[in-house]
This record gives sequence, C-alpha cells and structure tokens, in this order.
Amino acid sequence: MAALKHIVGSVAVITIRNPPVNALSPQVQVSLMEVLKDVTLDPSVKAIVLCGENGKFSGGADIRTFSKTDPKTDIKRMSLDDVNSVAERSRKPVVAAVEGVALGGGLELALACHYRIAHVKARVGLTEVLLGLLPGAGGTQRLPRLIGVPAALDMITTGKIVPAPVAVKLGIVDSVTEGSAVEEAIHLAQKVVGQPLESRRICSKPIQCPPNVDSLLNDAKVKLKKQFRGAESHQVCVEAIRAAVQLPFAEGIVKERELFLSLFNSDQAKACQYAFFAERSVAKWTTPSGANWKSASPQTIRTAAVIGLGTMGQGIAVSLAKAQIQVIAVEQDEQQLEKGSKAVTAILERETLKKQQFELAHKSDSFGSVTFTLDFNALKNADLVIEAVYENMALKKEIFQRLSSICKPGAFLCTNTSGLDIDEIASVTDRPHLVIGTHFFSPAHLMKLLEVVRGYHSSSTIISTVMNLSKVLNKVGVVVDNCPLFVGNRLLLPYINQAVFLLEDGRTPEEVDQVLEEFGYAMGPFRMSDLAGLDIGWRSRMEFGLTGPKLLPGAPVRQREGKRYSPLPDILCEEGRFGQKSGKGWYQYETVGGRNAARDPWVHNFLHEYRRAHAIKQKNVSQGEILEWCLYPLINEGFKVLEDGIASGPEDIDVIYNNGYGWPRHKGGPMFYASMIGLPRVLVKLEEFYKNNPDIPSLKPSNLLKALVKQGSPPLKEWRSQLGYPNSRL
Ligand SMILES: CCCCCCC[C@H](O)CC(=O)SCCNC(=O)CCNC(=O)[C@H](O)C(C)(C)COP(=O)([O-])OP(=O)([O-])OC[C@H]1O[C@@H](n2cnc3c(N)ncnc32)[C@H](O)[C@@H]1OP(=O)([O-])[O-]
Repeated sequence: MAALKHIVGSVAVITIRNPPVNALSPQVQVSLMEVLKDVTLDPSVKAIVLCGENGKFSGGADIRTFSKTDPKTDIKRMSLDDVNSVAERSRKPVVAAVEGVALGGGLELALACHYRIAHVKARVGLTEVLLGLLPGAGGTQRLPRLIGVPAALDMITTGKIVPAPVAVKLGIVDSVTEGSAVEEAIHLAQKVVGQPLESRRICSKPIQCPPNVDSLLNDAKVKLKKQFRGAESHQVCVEAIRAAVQLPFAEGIVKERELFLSLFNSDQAKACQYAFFAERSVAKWTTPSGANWKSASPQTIRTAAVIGLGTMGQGIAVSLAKAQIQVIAVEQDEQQLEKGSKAVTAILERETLKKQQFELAHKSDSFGSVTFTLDFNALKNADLVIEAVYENMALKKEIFQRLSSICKPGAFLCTNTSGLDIDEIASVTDRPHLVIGTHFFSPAHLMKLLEVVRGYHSSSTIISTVMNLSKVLNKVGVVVDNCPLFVGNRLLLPYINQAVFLLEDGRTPEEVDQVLEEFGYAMGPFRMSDLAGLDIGWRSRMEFGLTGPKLLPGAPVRQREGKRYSPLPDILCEEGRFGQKSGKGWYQYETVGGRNAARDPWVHNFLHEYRRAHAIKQKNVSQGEILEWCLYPLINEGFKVLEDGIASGPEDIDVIYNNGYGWPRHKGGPMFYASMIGLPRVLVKLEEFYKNNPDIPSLKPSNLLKALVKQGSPPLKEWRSQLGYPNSRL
C-alpha cells in the first residue's frame, strides 16, 4: 500500500497503489502526503500527475478501516483533507489522470488537483451518502463551487455515479480521452508548466448561487426525507452544501468536518457500510459439494429467450436487452404477443431516452435486439431461457418438457417463480443439472435483486453463469436453496399476516402503513400489497386449498388447521379488489393502474362490519407494538431460514431484503437490525407474543435465536462460526 513516484521528463507521476480499488487507507494517505511534499520540494520536478494503479484512480477512503478508526483522534491526526490541501496549494500544476473510477474520497482528491483528465469509460461520483456519510474531504465545498449548487446537490445527496462524458458536460473533468488518461495528463502537465494556477484552485472560486438557493436547499430536504425515509446522511449532506453557500471555503471545510464526524460513528453509517460489504460477500457463494464462485466457470450469455410477456417477462426482456444481450421473446397467442411486444418496445424507448439524456450513448453500448415470436422453435439458438409464465406448476412443467426437446444441448433453463419447487420443474427435463430458479422482482428492469434458487441437481456452472448474468444485468444475485417461497417471500409471509391480523384487531391499513413507513420502508405492507397485486397471493392460497374451491367444507372462517387465519385479503379479491391494477385494494386509486393510494371508506366500513360479524374486540396497540408485532416474526423466520440452511448467512437475508423488499438500507437488513436492537429484546417480545397467541406458529421463537441469546448474543459476523450451525445446504 503506497503512493509510488516515477519521473517522466520534468513531470512526477504519482501512482496510488492499494489493490483492488486503490482505496485511500490511512497508510496510503500518509504515503501520498510524503510523496507529494517530496515532489513539491524537488526543483527538477515542474509538474505532477496523480493516477491509480491498474486503471483505477481510487474507490475512495478505505471503508474497511472505518470501524477501527477513532474519529476523535485518528481523523484529527491526519486526514485526506490535508493531502488535498497540499495538492491544491502546490505551486506546480497537479493533474489528475482519472481511469476506471474516482469515487468518494477518490474524486475529492481529483477535485483538489488543478486539472482533471478522464478516460472516456471512467466513472466519477461522491458516493459517501450511500455509506451513511457525507463527502468529508472537501467534496461538499469544492463540487458546488465547480459545477454549481443544483448539480452538486443532486450528485452529493443521491451518490449518483456519472460516466466521464457526463462529467465533462457538468464541468467535473476538463476533458476525456479514448487513449491513456495518464499519457494525456502528462502531456497537459508539461504544457501548463509556469501558467498561473489561482483560477484552477477550486477553493478560490466564488460560489455561484441561484437566487432561490435557500428554498432549493429546503425543498431538497423535504424531497429527500420522503425518498429516503428516516435516513440522516441525505439531510446532513444538504447542510454541508448550505455551509458551502454561506461560509468562506476554510470555514465551510470546518463545518463539513463537524457534520462528517456527527455521522461517522452513527448506527446508520454502520448499517449502510455493513450493507455494502454484505452485497459483496453474497457474490462469494459455495455449495455443499465444495463448488464455489472461484472454481466454477461461468458461461457468457449472448442470446437469451424469455417465455411469457406478462409484467415479469416484459421487465426481464428489457433487462436483458439493456445488457446488450440478444433477446427472443415468446408468447402463446397473437394477442398476448402484440400486447407484450408493445409494452417491451415502449419501456425500451423510455430507457433509450433516459440513456440519451444521460449521454451514455456509445457506439458499443446500444441495447440488444428483441425478436418477438409465437414459434417455440426459435428457442433452439438460445444460450439461456427464462420462463416467466404465471405461477402454475402444471403449465411450467409442460413448458420445461418442451424446452428439453427444442433447446440446444448445454442451454441453461431458468424458471422465474416466486416460490414453486425447482426440483419438480427440473424433473421433467433432460438436464436437471442445467435448471435453476431465477426469482426476479417487479419491475424486473429496475429492481436490483435476483434470488438465484439452486435446485438439488443445479450444477456449479449454471449457478456461476446466472450469478455472473446478475452482475451483467446490474443486479445483485443471491444464491439460496430450494424451499417453498424461497427466502424473501418466506420472511414476507408472517410479516403480511401479522399486518392483516392488526386490521382484524381494530387498526386501519393507513395506521399500520404509517408505522412501517416511519420506520423507513418505502411502502407499508398494505400499499406494497396493492402495488404487487393482491390476486397473486390469493391464487397461491387457492392452489394450496386455504381458500376457494379446494377449501375443505366446514373449515372455520378464521382458522386453518388450528392456526389463526385471516380471510380479509381473500374477501377483497372476491370483491374484485386486486390493488392498483384494478384501481382498488386496501386503498382506492384515481384510476385503474393509478399510483396514488387514498383512504377508502369502503374498506373502513367493510372492516367495521367484519369485526362486528365475528365479535372481535378492538385491541389498543401502540405504534411501537405495531412495529414489533410486524417485524419480529419476519426476523424470527430469518433465523428459521438460517437454521434450515436455506440461506448461507444473515448477510444473504439482509441483501435480499435491502434490494428486493424495500427494507431501509440505513437499518442494514432485518438480521442486522435484530443484532442492533439486541437479540434478547427480540426473543422476549416473541415469547410474550407467542404466549398470548399460541395459534400463530410464526411467533414461536426459533431455536437458533434462543441458542444465540444463550451464548450471550455474539455479533452478527460470528453467528455462523459460533454455532457452526447445523445443516447449511449451501
Ligand atoms: C477515516 C476518515 C476519512 C475521512 C475522509 C473522508 C473521505 C471520504 O469522503 C469518505 C469516502 O471516501 S467513503 C468511500 C467512498 N467510496 C465508495 O463509496 C465506493 C465504494 N466502492 C464501489 O462502489 C465499488 O466497489 C467500485 C465501483 C469501486 C468497484 O466495483 P466492482 O469492480 O464491482 O468491485 P467490488 O466487488 O465492488 O469491489 C472489489 C473489492 O474492493 C472492495 N472495496 C471497494 N471499495 C472499497 C473501499 N472504498 N474501501 C475498501 N474496500 C473497497 C470491495 O469490498 C471488494 O472487496 P472484496 O474483498 O474483493 O470483496
């Protein structure tokens, strides 16, 4: 870990070396400072170029060192800000050669240089907000001075990463090159030797403020509060930018440091950083047979097919096309094909427009083509097929049987299901080892999560191919084992059930949603169910005989096999209330497909009548209890999933929840949240709930939770090893 120097003519080239992303660890910062001071004093050096080894400028401060940093002493002793200040004050021109990435502290370092040259494929951004922080090395003071308050506000508060061509337009970098940014930077450095530097020092630039800057900042806070409910860092970023607007540069830096320190050791920052590393750890999957991400060989997918062009199929087709994969989209009849192709084309047009507005349009970056067909034989050329028809086992098996005879040997067969048995589907094919579950989330072209469901026979090649594909699609893939509902929906079920029980007991959809939204969920359980479509769960419950024609005659209305059951969602569906798609569900909407949920007097009246008919006494439940009542059974199911070996570790569950279920990232994920509030608290409450509701089995504390509490509640990262727990099937 160091900053290395070599001399080209009169230019000193300083290279940051700290693989894999040249993170600016405290040692790298010290080394950078020494080399910078050295070359500034060296009379033979006339100009300086800063770059990173292996085609990456820098991924920012070393996040791994944060948990070992004492902000009171360590940051004061030496900080990146001091390095930046030495670079900026240098009387010799300093040019940043940005290749790969310049993120967070990496971009802050580049901003302290007098000139910035970027490779055309480089990407830059101040991403600290996503780690629960703010740019703490001058980024909040320099960027608004360089590109103006509105653009800087957008980048800093969202953590947006922009490609180099956009960075030039914004004024973040001076120019881009298709060749070597380092060569170009050396060339520029030689050219500008002896030229005045004052106008190149961002710290000296006056800040250009729009006349309405106060309301701009205040409005941003309101918008961010709604978008990132309960998250502190977005709000604090705005305050740091306000300091840039109101204070001279040096005072702004002091304010920025103060605000940075207020976030540095917060629980939210810990949660966001945990979420960051958890996302990286899930890519490192293993199977019981010892196959793993390192040893398996993923195949490149050039042509993929999608069967079924309903909402999921449309999103999947778009997602593949966006990743420059050629897509064959198959439907069963003319009408569905036309409807599906229109929808896919419309989404792709919108995405193209977005891309053009963002100026990403590069010759090589165009979308893959989508061919629409009724002819199943067209699948014979596909490297990989994703079946996305509706959740019906018989239909899926029929399709997979056909695929066996049509697809070329070695083609991968994936089923997009949210809970059906992968092994049963694989059993009808000639290649169970090349069959896997790919559980996409709606809308599939936007949602980040891909649950990769390993069947009993799934080979390491198909696992690694699909995990690789998830990265190509810009998604986070998580390998889980095959069990009913897999991981995400298995945890969701008790959460939704608990929320519905609250309605029986006297609460309203608005009250319950409000509590969960204040907790940080983008949507409470009822608004989310309306968005997802109430009919999906209803059909599945009918399939399982919990309602509808298969329900055994004489079954009590509010019980199934002795367990508490609420028929409320079934009744809503019987009334044609499927959620947004039918314009009414737990809420009413302005139109069919409308997005704005409004209180529905019909629902309130219906709930009132239902409680009266079943003589249910209204219970007084505080907001805190609503939260615990809904979340603790979800967490408990997470422990059961771990016990059963369905997920590899708590991180996998948290990544699934952060990326697919709207869990607030600043709370880390359900398992991380449990570790933060304390496992004993979760256990005590579950025991209390279960004692009072013995007919709700999901409230019965899991053995793993009890065992962990007995062991003194070790930190989350020790859960696996401490328990050596039992039968991880992954
Ligand atoms: C202390 C006080 C400091 C005060 C001053 C404040 C300074 C500043 O404002 C704060 C920051 O910069 S905050 C930072 C702001 N920066 C950011 O937010 C950028 C965060 N990083 C990213 O967004 C992505 O990793 C990249 C786009 C850089 C690469 O993407 P890709 O090519 O898909 O690769 P990948 O799979 O993602 O990562 C490969 C490996 O690198 C690892 N690693 C990565 N970054 C790291 C880091 N900064 N650090 C350490 N490690 C980092 C990653 O864990 C993984 O390790 P593994 O052991 O192999 O699993």
